[in-house]
Amino acid sequence: MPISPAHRREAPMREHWANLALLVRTAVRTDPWRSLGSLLEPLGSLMFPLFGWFLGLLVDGLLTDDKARLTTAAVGLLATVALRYVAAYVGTAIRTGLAERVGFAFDEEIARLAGGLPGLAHQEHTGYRDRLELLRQSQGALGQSLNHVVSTANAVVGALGTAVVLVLVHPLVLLLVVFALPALPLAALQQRGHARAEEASAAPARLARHLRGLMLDPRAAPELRVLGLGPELLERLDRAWTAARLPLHRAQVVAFAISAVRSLVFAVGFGLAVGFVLWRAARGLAGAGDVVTAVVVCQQVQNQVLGPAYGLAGMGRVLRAAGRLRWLRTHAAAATAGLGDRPAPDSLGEGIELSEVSFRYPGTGTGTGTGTWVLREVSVRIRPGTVVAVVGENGAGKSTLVKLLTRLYEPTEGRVLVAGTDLAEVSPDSWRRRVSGAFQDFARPEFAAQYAVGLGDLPRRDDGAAVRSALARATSTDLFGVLPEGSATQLGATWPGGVDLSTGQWQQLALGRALMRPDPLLVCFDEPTASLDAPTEHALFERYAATARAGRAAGAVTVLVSHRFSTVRSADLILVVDRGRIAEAGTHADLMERAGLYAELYAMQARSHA
Ligand SMILES: Nc1ncnc2c1ncn2[C@@H]1O[C@H](COP(=O)(O)OP(=O)(O)OP(=O)(O)O)[C@@H](O)[C@H]1O
Repeated sequence: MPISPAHRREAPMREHWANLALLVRTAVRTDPWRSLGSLLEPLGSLMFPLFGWFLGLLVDGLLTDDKARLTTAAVGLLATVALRYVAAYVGTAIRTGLAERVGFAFDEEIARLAGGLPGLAHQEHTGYRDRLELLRQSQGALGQSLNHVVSTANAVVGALGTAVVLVLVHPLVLLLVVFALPALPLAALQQRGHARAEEASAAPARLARHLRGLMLDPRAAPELRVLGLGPELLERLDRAWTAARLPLHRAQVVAFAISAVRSLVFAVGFGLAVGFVLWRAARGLAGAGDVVTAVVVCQQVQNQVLGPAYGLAGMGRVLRAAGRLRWLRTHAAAATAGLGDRPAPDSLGEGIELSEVSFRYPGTGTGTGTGTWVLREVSVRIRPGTVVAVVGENGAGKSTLVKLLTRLYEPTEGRVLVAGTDLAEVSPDSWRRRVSGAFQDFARPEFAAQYAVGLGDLPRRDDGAAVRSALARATSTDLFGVLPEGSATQLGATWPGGVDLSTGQWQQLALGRALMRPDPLLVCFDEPTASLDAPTEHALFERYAATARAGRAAGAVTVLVSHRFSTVRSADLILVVDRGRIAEAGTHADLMERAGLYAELYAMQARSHA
């Protein structure tokens, strides 16, 4: 699936508005009252210029001994100061509460969208991972989103108020704005530089996080220590952080230089504006109050023009983050569109058929060279109720075959047919409800042990009998029996009263999960027993295959990937995968008689175990 989102083709202005609308809509939907309350805050910004104007009035009142002016000015000054602080206090309280709620709403949506993507194809795109990383980093910024919108509104309202007061002093003083205007393109320049730096640092930052995670991962610790990999990883981590920091550091230096130029230009304008009002006062054309107002309010021009500029720069970051969220929405919609919406068949009918299936992992090139094909023209028919074993050397394509059957990927060419229906036409969710599996890499959910197994069939997750039965089929040891609080034991040593399990025990729970579904059509075991010894694995599959055969009428196909021929030999159908092709297929007896690759591999393993 192409990674480029449709909205990237939008005109930049339209995109900004769409991003802004997304932020406001989310904030209003999340907390309408706080969103409304935060819009009152810009009124507080009007108090700055009004304060300057009342100050001028006060000076004039004092000089002319005008009691009415003095009273108005004193009340005005008190009111503007009081309102300014109230608005700031209330505004801060509202912003904080709103930011938390909106941030959580965005976090939830990102997790839902990313977690809900069907299959694994999207994870192959470095573009996807980098964008998701940027999105993850900008989650805080998204939480602050409405704050930025309000800040920018504050700045704009304040700027308009300042402009009005300057016109009251003298319309020409408004020309000071011209000296502050370069701030706008300069801020945009800073913003663009920052955006480029963010993009450039995403990949090395992700690498650095991965390395840090690896170095702190207790499961990797023994291997890293025995192999003495610490210094090597540390050096790589250092390089990755430097590569991630460098573009941001450069952007900061450039931003500092731009700010210096901006301030210098404004300082010249400020001098000219105040000088002009003083010149008028010296000629009796303006009062002392005008001079005071000009000095106070002209200072604000810098803030009032830079405020919106900074606001826009901040908004740029927020809008980019919102843009990434829109990208994820578009991506999630595209990933689920056209995936088929037919329900999975009730039974396997004539079975599962792979018809001329070829596959290469997304992003591994489109050349015709054989290098990129992981599976090539695989055709095989599997009758319902069959226990299929898939064997072959490392990297032959066995796991990939399982991933296509479980629909974690779509075939690049060819079709997978289930009861005569192309799997591509079936809704992935519906198919997965009838599929179960345990894999080389398995989850270690740190819940109560009962729940960690019950996850395999959510509707029956609290059904103790179902969970015990699944676990009993998965392992001959009484795993719950050895846990301090039985099935209620909290897993994971970092939780209060929690216990950690050995890799083999975690794997047994994963197998239990795989056996929870009451009526699967397909059950895949992709070397889920690597941590079990050969006899235990053999006994487990003998038991499992016997149950599968006994229930053959139900018709589920069982696929087992294993390197252990002692386990494999009892399968109804053995598929020998060799460099992406099915080299041989048949029962153990057929394949031994054929004296081909299977017989060779079998003899090799038998010799090594003799
Ligand atoms: N996510 C991926 N992206 C790109 N290539 C991949 C990916 N996963 C596997 N491959 C490649 O596909 C080929 C087949 O891998 P696969 O995992 O299917 O082999 P396998 O037969 O299961 O091997 P093993 O016995 O070692 O588990 C390998 O060359 C591997 O490098």
